[in-house]
Order: sequence, then structure tokens, then C-alpha cells
Amino acid sequence: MSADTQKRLAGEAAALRVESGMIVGLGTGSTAAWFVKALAARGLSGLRCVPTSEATAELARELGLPLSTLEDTPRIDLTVDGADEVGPGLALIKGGGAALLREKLVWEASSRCIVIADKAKVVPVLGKFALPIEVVAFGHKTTANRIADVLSDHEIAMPARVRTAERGLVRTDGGNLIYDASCQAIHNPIRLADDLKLITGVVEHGLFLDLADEAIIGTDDGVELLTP
Ligand SMILES: O=C[C@H](O)[C@H](O)[C@H](O)COP(=O)(O)O
Repeated sequence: MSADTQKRLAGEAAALRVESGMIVGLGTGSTAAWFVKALAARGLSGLRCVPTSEATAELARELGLPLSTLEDTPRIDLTVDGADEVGPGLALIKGGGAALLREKLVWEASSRCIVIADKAKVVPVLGKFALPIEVVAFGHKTTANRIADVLSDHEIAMPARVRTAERGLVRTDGGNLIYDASCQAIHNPIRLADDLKLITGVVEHGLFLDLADEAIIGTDDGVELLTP
């Protein structure tokens, strides 16, 4: 079974957790898109959906899901979102699609968060997937030097690299830049998360710790449920 089919199964299973009248946080990425499609197909009444990116907002709009904002609906009942890695205790790396800041704001405003992923995303130790770090553009090279110092304190030798695409530096929906830190193994995610947050110029990082209440993992045999 392909990774995409596993993502679809996870997205469809998560859509069944949504009830009419809920305020729902919509994640970003290819897995979250399956959830958005499955949710729209259910045709539930009274939903209000808070998207975590412009891309998700556009998809939800096309599918006729009623959109809201964190300003208008600051308390969210349930958020469903993908992840780049799902580690022990449902510690996550997110931000491969550069949406980590809005995602974290929506996750933290949610009573319940479900992460959905294909089986290959489940890892024994976080860090094979490069950790995204969102940085303000002003002085970003100076900020990158400070990030390198923190990484080196964590025995991570490779400095983080600014994310680029065909048209130059990748900008987030908020206009910031992304640095990707190739960590290989993050032995103390809590301390790394704290240390990165202390750097002026770092807006957010992709470590989502203690936020996911449940994981729905698509596998070749259906879905597997994980709890922290
Ligand atoms: O910024 C993007 C998000 O954190 C995504 O949820 C994450 O990158 C997973 O994306 P995908 O489902 O496409 O693998």
C-alpha cells in the first residue's frame, strides 16, 4: 500500500471523530488534505473550521467548508494535522510545509489534537527529518549563527540551512524564513525546544511536545491508534 493510501486512511478515520457543530482546526500538508476532503464529504452541519495555512484555507473553501479564524473562534474543539515525524510519547517534528507557527497556535488553542500520518513517519528517536525553525528575515544570518551555537551545545554538528525553493528563499504565510536543522538524533527534545525559543529572532520551531492527544497511523492493514 502506498504512503499516500496510508495517509488517506488516517485522514478518513480522523474525519469520523468530528461531530456536527464543532470548531475544527484544519492542519496543513498532504495528509491533512485527506482529512479536509473526508471532512467535507461528511457534510456535517454547524462546523466552523480554522485553517493553519493559506493553502489549507483555499482547499477548504473550494470544498465548501465554513471557515473561521482564531480571532473569531479562539477555542477549538478538535484539531487534526499531519507530522513529519512521530516519536515516543507522540513528540512530533512538524513544519516540512513551513506552516509550523500557525499550526502550533491552532494546536495550542485546541481541546484535543489528533496527529495523522503514514507508518513511515513513526520513529524511535526524533531527528532524521531536518527540524524546521522559523526565523524573522531581519538579521537572519546572525540568528542562524546563534542557532548553530545551540545545536552545537546539543552535539549537533551541522548548522541549520535556510530553506530555498526555485524562486529563492522560502517565505512562510507570515513572511518569515525557515532554517532546517539536520539533527540526526534529538536526544533531549524538551531542552532543545527551550533553548531554541530563547534565541531572539527565532519565531517558532517544529518540535511539538506534549500537544498530540492521539495519533492515527495509516498502515497496510488499516489504521493504528497511538496515545502518548
Ligand atoms: O508545515 C507543514 C506541516 O507541519 C505538515 O503537517 C507536515 O509537514 C506533514 O506534511 P505531510 O502530511 O505532507 O507529510
